[in-house]
Formats: sequence, C-alpha cells, structure tokens
Amino acid sequence: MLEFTYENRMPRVIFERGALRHLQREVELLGATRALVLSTPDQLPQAEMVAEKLGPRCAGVFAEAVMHVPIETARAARDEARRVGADCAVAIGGGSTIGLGKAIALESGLPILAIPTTYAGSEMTPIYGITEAGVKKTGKDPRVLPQTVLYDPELSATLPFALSVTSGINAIAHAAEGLYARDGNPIMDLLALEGIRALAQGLPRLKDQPDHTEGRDACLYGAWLCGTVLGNVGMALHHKLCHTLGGAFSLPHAETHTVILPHALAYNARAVPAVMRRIATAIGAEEAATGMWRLARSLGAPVALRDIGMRHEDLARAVELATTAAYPNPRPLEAAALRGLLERAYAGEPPGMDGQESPGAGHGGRGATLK
Ligand SMILES: NC(=O)C1=CN([C@@H]2O[C@H](COP(=O)(O)OP(=O)(O)OC[C@H]3O[C@@H](n4cnc5c(N)ncnc54)[C@H](O)[C@@H]3O)[C@@H](O)[C@H]2O)C=CC1
Ligand SMILES: O=C(O)/C=C\C(=O)CC(=O)O
Repeated sequence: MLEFTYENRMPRVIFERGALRHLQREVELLGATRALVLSTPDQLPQAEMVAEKLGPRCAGVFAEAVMHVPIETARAARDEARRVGADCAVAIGGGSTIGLGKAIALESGLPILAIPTTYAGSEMTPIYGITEAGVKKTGKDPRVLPQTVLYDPELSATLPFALSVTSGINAIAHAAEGLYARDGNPIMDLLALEGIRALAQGLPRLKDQPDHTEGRDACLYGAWLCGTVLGNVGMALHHKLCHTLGGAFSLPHAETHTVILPHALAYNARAVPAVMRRIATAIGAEEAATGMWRLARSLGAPVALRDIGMRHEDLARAVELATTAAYPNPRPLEAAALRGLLERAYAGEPPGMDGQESPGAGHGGRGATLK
C-alpha cells in the first residue's frame, strides 16, 4: 500500500567545479553584506581563500570549529558574529564547521551559506547538534537549514582517502536508513538509491587517485542526495547506535558509522527485505549488509569498533543506552540481539545474518514505532 506525505524543504544548490566564483553573487542574493567565514583550524587556508573571494563582503574569519560543536565554541562563534556585525555565516568544511554555523543561526537566525568539503551531508539538513558537559544534544530547527549550498568537487579533492571513505559511508548510512524510514516517501527513496549508487561507484575510483575528477564528482553528488534524505526523513537504529557510541564513548563520527552500518542493516534485514534488495542492487552486491561490510574492507576502512577506540567493557552500557528511549525501527530493539550486533562490530566480524526471528519482524514496510 502506497501512503506518504511529501514536503519540499531544500536549500538553493549550485554544483560546479570552481563554484566559489559565484560566492559574491550568492551572498548578495541572501541580502547579506557582512559574512563571517567559518572553518576548522586545519582548513584556515581554505577559509582565507573564501574571505578573499568575498572581498568587502567578508566581516571576518573564525577558524575554530571542532567536532560535535562544544557549547564553548558555539558561544565564542556567536560572540564573534555579533562583534563583527555579521549578517550571514559562510561555512567551508565538513559537518563540524557547518554545525558551528548552525549553532550561530539557531540563536541569531543568520542565514548560512555552506561550502561542504566532506560527504557528511549536514548542509542539507535542519538538524543541529551542540555538546555541553560531554553530552551532545541534537534537535531540528528550520532556521539552521543553510539557505544556499555551493558544491565544488575540487574542494573535496584534498580530503584524505581514508576520510573520504568513512565520510562517504556516513552518507550512505543516511540513505540506507531513509529507505526504511517510517516517514519516508517515493521521492526520498529515489534520491537515496541514486545517492548510494553514486558513492558506491565513486569511492573506489579515489583509491589510487584521490583527486580523480569523476570519482570526486560522483561522491559529492551522492553526498548531496544522501544528505537530502537525512534532512527530510527520520533515521533509525543505525543512527541511534552511532550517536550513542559517539556521544558516550567519544568514538569518531564517520568511522563509527562505517563500522556499524553493515551490522545495523543485518539487524533489520528480515524486517525490510525489499529495502535490503534495493540497497544491494545500488552497491552492486548480492546482499546489502555483507556487501557494505565488503565494500568498507575493500577500501581499507575500519570494520572493528575495537580499532576505533571502543572498550569491550563498555558494550553493556552501550546496549543499555541504545534501548532506553523509544524510536522507530523496522525491527523491535532487543537487548540480547543488540549485544550480539555490538560484539560482532567490536571484533570486526562480518555482519551476522542469523538470529533475526523476532515477533515484530517481517512486516516489510515502513518502520513502526517500537518498544
Ligand atoms: N547536523 C547534521 O545533519 C549532521 C551533522 N554531522 C556532524 O558533523 C560532524 C562530522 O563531520 P565530518 O564532515 O565527518 O567531519 P569534520 O567536519 O569534523 O572534518 C573532519 C576533518 O577533516 C578536515 N577536512 C574537511 N574537509 C577537508 C578537505 N576537503 N581537505 C582536507 N581536510 C578536510 C576537517 O578540517 C577536519 O579536521 C559530527 O559532529 C557529526 O555529528 C554529520 C552529518 C550530518
Ligand atoms: O549529531 C549531529 O550533529 C546531527 C546529526 C548527525 O550527526 C547525523 C549523523 O549521524 O551522521
């Protein structure tokens, strides 16, 4: 049975090699005259290049973005925006920098122009996250959705291959969960499948040549589509687990997504078999979960939680945290099965395709609110 609600919430997007040449015009279109440029300390040279292109429309550069937007950094950026009289934020970088722009917009309503240089997809979402006293809180607010996004594949060519792979799989995860989202719709399904396909084909092309033109184009295009899915429909077990692991045990964001995704897909496989077949086709594999695990391994990405900082003694706590709050997932959350999932992910084993018989499994449609 087909049933859905569709609403279009998307930024203006310019996708072009050398897209920065449109920067002045795009800032002007926002009605802004004093842009605060944001970046991480590592990307200061790129921020300075943006500042130069903005010329008199640049009010300053704030290059202090760090992962997960600590509240102290958010406050410092908000203060700086006020001090320089900024009327828009231009964020060049990955999810950390765009997240900092969102923290400013959340308080002030300043428009954001995002220039993404990773595949995380934050530029296409109204989702923000701010970390206070070690706890990351996320929320949704239309004010933080960037108004304009300049996608320039040349800017992602410097992203190291290993980061490109984990970031690309972070993007694939948005699309994969979008395909079984309770509030999904046919448009998002199309974007999700095309996004997964583009990344699964683009990432291997970067292996021997990280600045491969078509490879970078395909990956950034895929990231746009997958980010759009994240911004428009709700996520499920995979994202919940990754946020739990990242927040409570300080595991790195994209790497955690990379390790968990095959296992989360295996967990949900019998509940949504048609979705799994579509994912498998999009990545050119016989089966979705094992196919994702093999893709990650073939690209040299981490496949074990123990290799990215997880301690075995914390697995029990992770299961507890992941099962405390109710959230939609196609298959009910079962503590024992989740423990099995995490054990395999911890050890770097292939996803377990057994033990999935559960009372609520097999409905095969959009996920139900469970637990
Ligand atoms: N709100 C949302 O919708 C989303 C938020 N996020 C958040 O974003 C953060 C992760 O963002 P990521 O993009 O994975 O990483 P990131 O933004 O932290 O970047 C990782 C590192 O790569 C560097 N880098 C980025 N682009 C580069 C390039 N082209 N060349 C060389 N170095 C480059 C950065 O300076 C940084 O040191 C997390 O906090 C995550 O929770 C991620 C996805 C969606
Ligand atoms: O935590 C955030 O900042 C918001 C969303 C995400 O990180 C999405 C993701 O898990 O990739």
